[in-house]
Amino acid sequence: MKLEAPLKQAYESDHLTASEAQRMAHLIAFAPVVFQVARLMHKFGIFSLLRDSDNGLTMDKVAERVGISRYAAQVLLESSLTAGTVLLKDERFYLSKTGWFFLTDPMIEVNMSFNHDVNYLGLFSLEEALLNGKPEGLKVFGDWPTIYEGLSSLPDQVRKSWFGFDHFYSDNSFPQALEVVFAHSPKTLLDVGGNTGRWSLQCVNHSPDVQVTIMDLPQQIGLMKSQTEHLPEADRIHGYQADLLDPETSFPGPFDAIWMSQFLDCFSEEQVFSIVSRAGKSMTGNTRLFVMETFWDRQRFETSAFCLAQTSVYFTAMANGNSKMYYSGDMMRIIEKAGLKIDKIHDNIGLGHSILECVKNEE
Ligand SMILES: C[S@@+](CC[C@H](N)C(=O)[O-])C[C@H]1O[C@@H](n2cnc3c(N)ncnc32)[C@H](O)[C@@H]1O
Repeated sequence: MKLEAPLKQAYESDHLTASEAQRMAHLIAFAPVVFQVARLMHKFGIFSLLRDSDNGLTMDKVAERVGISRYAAQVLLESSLTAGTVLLKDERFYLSKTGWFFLTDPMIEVNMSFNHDVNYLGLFSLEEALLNGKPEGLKVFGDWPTIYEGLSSLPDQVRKSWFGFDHFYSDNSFPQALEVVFAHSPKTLLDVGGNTGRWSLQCVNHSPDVQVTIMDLPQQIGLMKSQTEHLPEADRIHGYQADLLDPETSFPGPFDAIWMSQFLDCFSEEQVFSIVSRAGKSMTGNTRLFVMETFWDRQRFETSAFCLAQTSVYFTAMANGNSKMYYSGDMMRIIEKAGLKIDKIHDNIGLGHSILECVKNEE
């Protein structure tokens, strides 16, 4: 794997002093505790209370204002103090810079809810998932082969956090992605793994004459229909039920554009090869395939690479046991092996997506 700046500088050597490294190791050893405490400091409103208090608050005042016991406030505040989300001076607690991000960076809230509601319990089975290549943690919610069959039946809060996570990242990329895709004025577009139809709706609103077909599992086509059918433009959105894990499932078409957003990361390398090969068979010389993914190695910020590489573990333990947030070189190699050519790469889309714009390789 080859890395470019800034990840090359971040990851090729050790930047910590020995004591910083030891502290980091301890932080990791206690990560579930630090995570749950920060989540509750936020949920109970202690972070926002401290932000809004010019002169900080005593422990008793925090307990009183939040309506928890002094014991509960003390446990939370002492854990937070030593973890670095709050500060203590002259008997009064203040919000630290790290604590401030819990209130101001919406990505942290989305990631925390996803980790708490979707991943936390199932991660206990990560070891079996890695050894068996199956999403062993998914058993905490139901008996499906992958999370996608179960999406529509997950407990409400889990489903809310799953969709919150999925939509947060893709929604932020749609405005720029529309420019990329509609630069070619497609009249027909296949949205593969189109889920609840958010991208398809953007497409029909953006272009008055595009017809969009969403290809997804039957459960998601049902969800999509219930979420879009009352909208006036939805008559140009069509559903096509298909299980793309079945190698006999061929692509409908041809279409002018095929769109796969946050879709191929749901599959192993072998499955991606099979799906892209079948997409290629449906393509003509005029079809463009757009693959939008968050590649961890193409991030502008090291923190984004960190978040993405950790998200891979959700795929292992919860989603399917065999996919990940891809290293871009792996994805490009598979796409080219499947008979397509990567015509352009559009980086820095939204919060860290790249779009691989592909055509049939007719050489
Ligand atoms: C992570 S979501 C991406 C949703 C949307 N494209 C976006 O960018 O937000 C993956 C989508 O792929 C669909 N999917 C997963 N496995 C599938 C399969 N075997 N066949 C068809 N669709 C599948 C899921 O139902 C889901 O809608």
